[in-house]
Amino acid sequence: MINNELIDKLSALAIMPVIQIENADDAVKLVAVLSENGLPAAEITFRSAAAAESIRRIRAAFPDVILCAGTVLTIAQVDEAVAAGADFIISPGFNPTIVNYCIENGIKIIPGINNPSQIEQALELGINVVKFFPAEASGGVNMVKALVGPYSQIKLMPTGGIKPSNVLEYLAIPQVIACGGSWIATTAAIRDHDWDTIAKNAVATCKLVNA
Ligand SMILES: O=C(O)C(=O)C[C@H](O)[C@H](O)COP(=O)(O)O
Repeated sequence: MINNELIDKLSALAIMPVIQIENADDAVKLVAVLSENGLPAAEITFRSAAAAESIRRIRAAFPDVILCAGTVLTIAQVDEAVAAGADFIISPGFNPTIVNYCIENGIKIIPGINNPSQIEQALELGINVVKFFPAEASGGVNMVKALVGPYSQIKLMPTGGIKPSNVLEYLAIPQVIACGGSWIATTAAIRDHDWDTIAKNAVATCKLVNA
């Protein structure tokens, strides 16, 4: 269960930068650039070996940044992410073993769904916020609108194929609290220490969603 305080923070943010970071030495600088340019948040995905250490360093440097672990596929990764200081867990799919583990241990989780059956499984377990993944490939905005018809109580965080060109259509749906996306800080830009581009992307994104 994601509490109202976190829902409000995610709604105010509107965009969750999805990060695949290869070197934990880059983590603090990356989040400094994002924060200074309007996006004090990061989803650090467990797609790289540097994820847990990156989360640990970001949490130590920025106690108030919204920090979550993404691509969490195993209970061991849940434990690693929480020990490192992640505020909550995001997974691409709906894995009942992981969701139940998080519920039993009081760990906030936003599991992935892309169809009605998975939403019903989520609701049955008391999950109130889900990730809609992969958003564009699963039907995009039209699919979200169709899903929130019968399941108006669920809140969604669409991710996957979201870009400046389509993000506003998602955010216009009342049940969409925020969108995730990797376009703001790409793995290549982080690797190249292209902080200027990441800063520009963050500023442009904030301008777009707050217009
Ligand atoms: O596996 C997860 O938990 C994820 O977080 C998947 C990512 O959110 C998407 O791969 C980002 O999608 P793009 O913005 O299209 O690059």
